[in-house]
Amino acid sequence: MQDHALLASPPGQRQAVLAQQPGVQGHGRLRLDDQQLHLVSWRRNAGTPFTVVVSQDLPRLLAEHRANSRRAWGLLALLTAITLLATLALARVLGRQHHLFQALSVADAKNQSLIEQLEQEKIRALELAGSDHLTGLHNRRMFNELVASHLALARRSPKHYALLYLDLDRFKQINDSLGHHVGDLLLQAVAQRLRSLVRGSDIIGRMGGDEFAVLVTAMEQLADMDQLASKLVAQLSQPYVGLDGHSLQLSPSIGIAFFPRDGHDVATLCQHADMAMYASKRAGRGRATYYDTQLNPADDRGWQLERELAQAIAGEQLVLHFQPKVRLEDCRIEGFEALVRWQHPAFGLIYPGEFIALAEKNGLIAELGDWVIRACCQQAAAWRQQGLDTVPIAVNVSALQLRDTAFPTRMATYLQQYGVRASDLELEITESCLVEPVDLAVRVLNQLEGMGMRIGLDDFGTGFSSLSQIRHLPIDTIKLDRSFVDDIRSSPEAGVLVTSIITLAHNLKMRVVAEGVELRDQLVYLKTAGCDAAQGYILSRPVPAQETQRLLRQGILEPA
Ligand SMILES: Nc1nc2c(ncn2[C@@H]2O[C@@H]3COP(=O)(O)O[C@H]4[C@@H](O)[C@H](n5cnc6c(=O)[nH]c(N)nc65)O[C@@H]4COP(=O)(O)O[C@H]3[C@H]2O)c(=O)[nH]1
Repeated sequence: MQDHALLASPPGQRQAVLAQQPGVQGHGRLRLDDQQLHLVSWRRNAGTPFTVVVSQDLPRLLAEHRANSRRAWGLLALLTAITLLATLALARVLGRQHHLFQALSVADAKNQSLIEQLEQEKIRALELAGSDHLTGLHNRRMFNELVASHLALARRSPKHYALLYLDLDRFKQINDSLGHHVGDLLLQAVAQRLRSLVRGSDIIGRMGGDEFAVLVTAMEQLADMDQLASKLVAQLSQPYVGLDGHSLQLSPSIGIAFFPRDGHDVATLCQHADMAMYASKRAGRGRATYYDTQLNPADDRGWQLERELAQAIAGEQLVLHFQPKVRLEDCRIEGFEALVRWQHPAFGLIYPGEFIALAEKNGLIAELGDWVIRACCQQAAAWRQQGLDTVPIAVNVSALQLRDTAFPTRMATYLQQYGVRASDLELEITESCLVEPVDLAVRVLNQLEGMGMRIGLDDFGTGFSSLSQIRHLPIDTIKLDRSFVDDIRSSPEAGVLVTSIITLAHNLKMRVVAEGVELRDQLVYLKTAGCDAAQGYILSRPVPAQETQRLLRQGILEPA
């Protein structure tokens, strides 16, 4: 009750009220500060009577108060510190998030540009994959795709569409005699001229080798094709100048098939245009022929062989025959030459003269060459298994095979696969392997020689190379061409030439093998002239594989 009186009294009278409080008497006069202290203490300790509070010892109260105050300050400081730290941590997190966000934005922008770059690369790669690297025209795959999509539109069009197949007459001779570099330049010039002769909307493709195709689109009338065909024959037959210093002239053979009359799809149109092109060739080249149902492919052996060659290589229709090479000193068989044949289901045995050029033209020579090498390895391994004294087998290698830098690696793989030594095989190259670019062929030859393989130069004397030109090449043997051997008896000059070639070759540490020896006189002359070995019908014709075992057992082969 007294506490309430103290509280209820106006501040100016509290001193008097306090003085009358029973517990307060005897403490003397309280100062205002002390009163305030007691008041604060009283308020803090709610429930404790004020008289008890004021009766308490002031220093103790003060200490308690100070301790409370310190605790409060400490708590405040602690809370402030926690708040500060939390704020700092939050700021840091926010900062880091901002940083991350910025980095993400940069990465996103980078990704975006990378995606765009990749898209462009993809388009470029697709373009490259669809274009012929030499001429820049569409390659066969892309041509077929584009023609297929054009034909889908052409079906609803009243206009006329035609597919043209075009092949360059005599291209192979030019390529072989002047080198692949000039051949390539010529193909580029033809592609360029072809582009200028047809409309931009027409589709041009290089189908491989010297074969081109054009889809002539949206012609008003069928007769327009006559004009275009004449223009193409005339213009493409004009001389091509400035081809690495050469000026060349050749003509095209063209075959034409109309859509949809001669075919509803690309494959049929190409096939019929191709057949018509063959008809142009048969009719004397340098002309255009329209497809006609009368053109029967079965009548055209060349056309059929070209179509079936890939299948023949894959389907084991090829066989090897082997012709022995005989050492003239003692008539011992010193090796065999492997000669490929095509056992055709309809035409019977076909000789390489009819299909090697086709394989080269259609890009199948690597497959054919690999098949021959594998078959030779298999033969050498079979001889060894039968306990026969093996002799090297010579394999004919085309110029295109020697331009393939992967050829030595594949050769090594086959040798390993069949457990055959490099010295069990020999390579026969021709002078056409040594036309431009020579460097590449020489590099491949050096690699093959490094593996332990012997190398012979076939048909020597028919080409441009002289012994002095080939002396730096890794060539161990030269094979004297049959034309020299033929002439030995009839022409004294040929005899002198043969003798001097043999002497020169020996001086250059090369062996000489004469090929195409058919007569005893020729054999006698060659032996007298110091020729090392001979090969020809007088000794043996090329024989099937099983016959070689008998010859190897016999060892010696006398002229018939
Ligand atoms: N008149 C006559 N001819 C004889 C005589 N002795 C052998 N010959 C024939 O002459 C050719 C010799 O082969 P080549 O000059 O390498 O000429 C070969 C070679 O350049 C090529 N060839 C053969 N097999 C292959 C091969 O596997 N790959 C490659 N790239 N070309 C091959 O085909 C050409 C022709 O081969 P083949 O028709 O087998 O003809 C063979 C052979 O049968 C003879 O005394 N008189």
